[in-house]
Order: sequence, then C-alpha cells, then structure tokens
Amino acid sequence: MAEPLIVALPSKGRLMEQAAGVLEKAGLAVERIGAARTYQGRLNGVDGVEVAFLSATEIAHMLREGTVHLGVTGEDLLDEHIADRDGAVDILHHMGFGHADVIVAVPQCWLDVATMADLDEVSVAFHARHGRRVRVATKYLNVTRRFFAEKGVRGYRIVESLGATEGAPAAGTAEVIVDITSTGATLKANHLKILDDGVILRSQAVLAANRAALADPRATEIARRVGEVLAAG
Ligand SMILES: Nc1ncnc2c1ncn2[C@@H]1O[C@H](COP(=O)(O)OP(=O)(O)OP(=O)(O)O)[C@@H](O)[C@H]1O
Ligand SMILES: O=P(O)(O)OC[C@H]1O[C@H](OP(=O)(O)OP(=O)(O)O)[C@H](O)[C@@H]1O
Repeated sequence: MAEPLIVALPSKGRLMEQAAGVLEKAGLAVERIGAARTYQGRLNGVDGVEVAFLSATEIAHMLREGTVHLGVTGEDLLDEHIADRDGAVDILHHMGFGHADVIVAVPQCWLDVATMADLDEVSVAFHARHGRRVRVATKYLNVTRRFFAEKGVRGYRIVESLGATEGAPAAGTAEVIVDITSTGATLKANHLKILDDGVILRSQAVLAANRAALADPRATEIARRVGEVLAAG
C-alpha cells in the first residue's frame, strides 16, 4: 500500500476549529481516531490521508522537514521558522481566518518615537546614556532581525520571550516588543503603541505544502477542493 499522505492541523483553539470547518465544507470531514483528545485522525473523502494534530509552530517545522506533507498554520510562523522561505514550503491558499498582525510597539510615553527611524535615533541615544542597548522582547527572533535590518535600526538587543510579551516593558525586562495583535486590546492595556511603519506582517492562517509533496495527487486534490470552498466564500 502507498505511504499515507499526512495533513497537519492545529491541535487546539480557533485555528483548529476553523480549519476543520473549511475542510468539512470541502467534503473532507476530519475524523479523530479513538477518543476526542487523541492526536491522530483521518480525512474522509480522499483515500490514504492521515491527520496529525500538532501545535501551529511544530507544523511550520515539520512542513519544512517534510515529516508532514500538507498543513494549516500561521503565515507568521512560516516566516519565522523557515529561513528566507527557502523553497521547501509553498503557500497554497490563504484561509481567511487566524488574522493577526506582527507589529513593533513601544511605550505610549515615548512621545518622540513614532517611526522605526525614530527608534533607531533613540536607541543610539539610549546606548550613550545607559551604556547598554535597547532591548526588544519577542518570540519572533528571525522576523525581528530581518525587519530591523531592512529599516536600518541598529543598536538593539533581542530578549527572547516565550509568553506575556506585552508585559515586558512594565516588568522592566525590555523597552520594545515585537508580537502579534488582533484587536489591539492587549497593547492598550499595557500602554504600548504600534510604530507608524511598524507593521511587519499581516498574517493569517494558510494551507501550505512541503514542495516535494505537491507531486502527490492526493495533495493537489485536497488543495483544489479547499480552493473551491474559499473561492465560494
Ligand atoms: N489573537 C491571537 N492570538 C494568538 N495567536 C493568534 C491570534 N490570532 C491569530 N493567531 C495565530 O495563531 C497562530 C498561533 O497559534 P497557537 O498559539 O495555537 O500556536 P503555537 O504558538 O504553536 O501554540 P502554543 O501556544 O501551544 O505553543 C499564529 O499563527 C498566530 O498568528
Ligand atoms: O490584540 P489582542 O486581541 O489583544 O490579541 C493579542 C494577544 O493575543 C495573543 O495572546 P493569547 O493569550 O490569545 O495567545 P498566546 O498566549 O497563545 O499567544 C497574543 O500573544 C497577544 O498577547
């Protein structure tokens, strides 16, 4: 028997439910194997397809490695975890949910900082005054480095954050943050403002494929059916 094609779906939360919803509309209902909380399933409608429920971050890594063939994850996570989007992974469809912007934000009280160029100036002054570099809290290490280089911002240091990133300035562990926002409520509650040219990426959930897997007709069939549902709105 041929090897199964593996489709990775987020294992929890909004992305999981909405991904399963689109697949169902495409006549590809997701069925869990065994109890509701197991991490394996089947996709009805196309033979020889297995579903693996994984974290959105893991899906990005495993698409690159080819350990899963198709997957739904965030575009932000592909940008972060696949170096220069090196050709190993193709985005097939933007799914129309999971919208979030990856942004650069600073304390609202930094009245003279509205742009990335202002941030560069202030970081030079900050270094001169405090003898250390401005700290940027984020889990998006690669995305941040690329964007700051593009904008010509020098003299900063990344502090890796694994959660509650917006709290870093108030906690005194960083001055600047790079994180996702959707409603803006968390930024507001933490007295942070987005820089005018500080939107790095407008992300949403995508259906992506390991490039080698695109030779498999089961993968192209799933992509075609999902595309039809998305086009129909
Ligand atoms: N309001 C939001 N908050 C968090 N993530 C969101 C939001 N809206 C959309 N997303 C997207 O969801 C994805 C993150 O999903 P999730 O938090 O399940 O992933 P993860 O970081 O891999 O999981 P875990 O938190 O278990 O490590 C990202 O692509 C992100 O852009
Ligand atoms: O702009 P807003 O609507 O306020 O949303 C942004 C917040 O939502 C996410 O946290 P969440 O707790 O949802 O997920 P996470 O902790 O898994 O990142 C994200 O990390 C932000 O903190």
